[in-house]
Amino acid sequence: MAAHSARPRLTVLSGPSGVGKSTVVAHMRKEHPEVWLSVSATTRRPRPGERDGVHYFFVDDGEFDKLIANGELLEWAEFAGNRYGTPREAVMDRLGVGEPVLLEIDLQGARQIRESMPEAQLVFLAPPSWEELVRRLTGRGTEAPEVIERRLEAARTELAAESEFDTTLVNTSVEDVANELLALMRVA
Ligand SMILES: Nc1nc2c(ncn2[C@@H]2O[C@H](COP(=O)(O)OP(=O)(O)O)[C@@H](O)[C@H]2O)c(=O)[nH]1
Ligand SMILES: Nc1ncnc2c1ncn2[C@@H]1O[C@H](COP(=O)(O)OP(=O)(O)O)[C@@H](O)[C@H]1O
Repeated sequence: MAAHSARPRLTVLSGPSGVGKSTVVAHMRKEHPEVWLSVSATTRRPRPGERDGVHYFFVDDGEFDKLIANGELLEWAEFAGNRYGTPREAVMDRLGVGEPVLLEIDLQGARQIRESMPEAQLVFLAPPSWEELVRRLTGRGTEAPEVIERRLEAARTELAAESEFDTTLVNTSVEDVANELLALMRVA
């Protein structure tokens, strides 16, 4: 099989909080519901409108500890005071049947996937500028000012790690980025 027609097994999408990861993924999946997005477990509280089992599996600290202890997470990390992890079994099942799998996870998680699954492709979503990132994160209106500060602090570290990724996409237009991501995943 020619290299260019090989379907990447697993795609990781990372980028600073507020850059537009969820927006891009939602747009992409509206057109291509066959792209399977892993639902992570998190100890973060749900935002208004977020549903358990759809956006995240919302768990308490004890339940998260158990997921780790039982080896049920493919990777996990602490981000801005909460823990997040990818349930292993569902991802492995999808990869097993050859479906395109997408993980939307932070930099620490992306690094763990690079170690454990070197065939994965790592995509970094970057903002058009720092000012625009601040505007988006603030404008979303879902976090208190101190939480925004914490996320912006993490964003500096994440932006500095861009070169660790295979590809960077700049989120100027949601539609363009969604199409670029689909092309990278060989879906469209
Ligand atoms: N390592 C890891 N990071 C995750 C996982 N799920 C979500 N994240 C990341 O955790 C960070 C915070 O997510 P969230 O609280 O939903 O905020 P948002 O990305 O700003 O909407 C983001 O960088 C997510 O990509 C996961 O399962 N593992
Ligand atoms: N290309 C874009 N242009 C303008 N605003 C955007 C763009 N992409 C996302 N946004 C807005 O930025 C905010 C953060 O987007 P979101 O998808 O929640 O980011 P993330 O999942 O990376 O934290 C939202 O209010 C969203 O509507």
